[in-house]
Parts: sequence; structure tokens; C-alpha cells
Amino acid sequence: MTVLMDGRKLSKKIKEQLRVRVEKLEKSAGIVPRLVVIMVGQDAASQIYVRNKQQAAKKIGIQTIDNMLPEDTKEEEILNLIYEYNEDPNIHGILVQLPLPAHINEENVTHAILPAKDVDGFHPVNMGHLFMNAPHSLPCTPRGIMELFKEYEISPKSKNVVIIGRSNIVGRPMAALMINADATVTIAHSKTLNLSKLTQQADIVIVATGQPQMLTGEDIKKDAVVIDVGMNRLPNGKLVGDVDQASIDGIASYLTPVPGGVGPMTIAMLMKQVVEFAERSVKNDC
Ligand SMILES: Nc1nc2c(c(=O)[nH]1)N[C@@H](CN(C=O)c1ccc(C(=O)N[C@@H](CCC(=O)O)C(=O)O)cc1)CN2
Ligand SMILES: [Mg+2]
Repeated sequence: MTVLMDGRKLSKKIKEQLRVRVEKLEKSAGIVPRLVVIMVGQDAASQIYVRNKQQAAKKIGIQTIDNMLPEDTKEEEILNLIYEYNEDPNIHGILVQLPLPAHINEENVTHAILPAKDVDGFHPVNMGHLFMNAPHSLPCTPRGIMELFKEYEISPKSKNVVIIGRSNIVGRPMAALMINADATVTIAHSKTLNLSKLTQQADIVIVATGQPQMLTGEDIKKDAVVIDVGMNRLPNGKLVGDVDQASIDGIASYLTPVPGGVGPMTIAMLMKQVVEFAERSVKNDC
């Protein structure tokens, strides 16, 4: 039987723990964690994710400062906004929702955020810390996956891990986290040959390709752990991952469902990093 790793349930537990931490922080140091949210344009999926982040923050006691900007906002305006928030000592974290409209250079924007306020862990300084096994903040989806491993007592140590996808927000940081956890890691991508041969030898397969249901039961070995990062809307409106859940069922030992697996954990980890940053601001004040 394949165990479904319940990210929705775990994320609720984590968010409740964070609510208690925020309450304590306010009582002991008079600090309310503050997160700047910057969203540019009208991307339908991003609007849902941002709304979910704002709602999660509210429940936990994190204050959001929302900047919902029109599609035609100039890159310079976004950079100036970020510079202002970088300087504001009352702001603990800055989040720019991705993707950005095509006329804006994503790199320029994510690199403008002060590493100490980079709650998404996308800044090259934070990526560097992660690759040197001394992380400051982490990209939220990979961190959420590590929390799921911990919750289900799955140790990556000495396991063969195949990650399909080499994006900056999932594949690459995921590889670093897995190396740091003593796994043996292969990163596969669109130019990889004989992909199925690689995945069939993996103890853990992490799929982040954006290709609906591309990984099937034939691609994995018995009892593999399968992590599905995909989020694909089919023409009939159904949301599916990059894994063909039906054909994996009974072959994989564990699987993250879509929806309800990795997605909710991404938001919980963002909240966790905002709270961690706010707590650090007290320590740094002493
Ligand atoms: N600045 C960032 N941008 C983006 C990130 C990120 O971590 N930081 N990740 C993704 C989008 N994302 C968060 O922003 C995200 C995606 C999906 C979910 C989620 O909870 N999905 C649900 C299903 C939701 C639905 O019905 O559409 C699930 O899996 O159950 C949360 C966050 C890209 N951009
Ligand atoms: Mg296939």
C-alpha cells in the first residue's frame, strides 16, 4: 500500500506552532512579524497562492504589507520599493511572488532583496550558504519536502535520490538539501537521456517538471518514495501533479498527493521563515 504524505495536515500543525511562537514574541519583545508581499500582474494561479499566504499569515499573527501592482509596473519601481523595505527595520521579510511579467528581469528583482530579509531563500548569498551546508534561509518548497521526510521518519541518508527538474526554486536547492542530508543525488532534466533507467534505480524520486503525470509506475522501483512537486491544471479543470498517481499506487511506499502534499508545505515554510527572521531580529538587537 502506498502511504499518502499529508502535507495539508502537517502544514496545519506547523502553522499552529508558529501562532504560539508569534504570541510569545509579541508578549516577550513587543514584536509583530511583518512580511512585505509584492505581486505584479494578474496571473490566476499566483493570485490564489498569494491570497493563501496572506490568509495563513493573518491566522498566525504575521502582519502583511501588500503591494498588488499592475501588469505594466516598471522594473525600476519594483526595485525602488524593495530598497525602501530593505531599509525599514520594522520589516522582517520581503516576498516577491514568481513568475513576474516578461518585461521584468526576475534575477534583478530577487537579487535586490537584502539576504537577511529574503524569506524565499532565492538570493545568491542564501543559495551559496545552502550549498555550503550553512543555510540562512531556504527556498520554501524544498524545505517543506524535508519537513515531510522528517514527519514520516524517512531518512535520505545514503539513499539514491533522483531529482527531475533543475529550477532555481526547486531542483537545485533540493539537490543541496539532499546532499547536506547525506544522500547520493542525481539531477535529471529535459536533456537527460534514458530517464526511466535512472528513476528505476532511485530510492527517492522528486519530480518538478511541469509535465502532467509524466512519471508512471513503470518508471520507479518497488517501495520508492515519490515526491510530486507538479501543479498542472488539465483542460477539464482538474489539478494534477507530474506523477500518474493511479499507476504509482501500490508500487511506491510513499507519495505526496496533488493537491494536499507539497503545496501547503510551501506556504507553511514561508510562514516559518518569517517567524524565524522576526525572532532573530530580537537576538540581533541585544
Ligand atoms: N516567491 C515565490 N514564488 C513562487 C513560489 C515560492 O515558493 N515563492 N512557489 C510557487 C508557487 N507557490 C508559492 O508561491 C505555491 C504553489 C502551490 C501551493 C499550493 O498550496 N497548492 C495547492 C493547490 C492549489 C490549487 O488548488 O491551485 C496544493 O498543492 O494542495 C502553494 C504555494 C511558484 N512561485
Ligand atoms: Mg513516461
